[in-house]
Amino acid sequence: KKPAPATAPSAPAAARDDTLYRALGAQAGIEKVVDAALVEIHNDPHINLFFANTDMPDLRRLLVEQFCAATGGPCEYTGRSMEEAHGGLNLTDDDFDRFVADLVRAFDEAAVPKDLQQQLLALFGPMRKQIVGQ
Ligand code: HEM
Repeated sequence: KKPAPATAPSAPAAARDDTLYRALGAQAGIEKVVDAALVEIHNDPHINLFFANTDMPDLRRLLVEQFCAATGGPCEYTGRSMEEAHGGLNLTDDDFDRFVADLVRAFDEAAVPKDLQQQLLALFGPMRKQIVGQ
């Protein structure tokens, strides 16, 4: 009998690395983080003005998808590109920094360990150039 090939023809394409997704507590953990972020955004008088006309349940769904997909979870982000979503807002680097500070407060609130926070910020930080000045 022939040994099984190292890579069976029916094997799925490389499984995604969902380490960060699982470390955050999978879907429930990500929903908790996103909810904490939405509270911080709501409570920040400089940031919440930008969201005056935003459908927040829709934004919540898209953020959960985005966090899930970015951390290797089994989700597809179905929202707009970051350039499109932030187009016309004319966001500055200062706005972005304040938003990130809100996120960090939310991560603390949701008891996300600092090493995981750094991994999250490494995923989202590089989006600055797609978001600022659009
Ligand atoms: C890494 C940082 C950020 C990420 C990952 C992010 C992510 C997102 C996502 C996923 C959406 C929904 C996209 C869609 O509607 O299809 C969105 C929309 C939005 N974001 Fe951000 N965002 C970031 C930074 C910011 C900042 C700094 C501000 C303002 C201070 C901001 C303000 C908004 C607003 C107002 C909307 C809703 C636009 C609308 O209602 O049409 N975002 N963002």
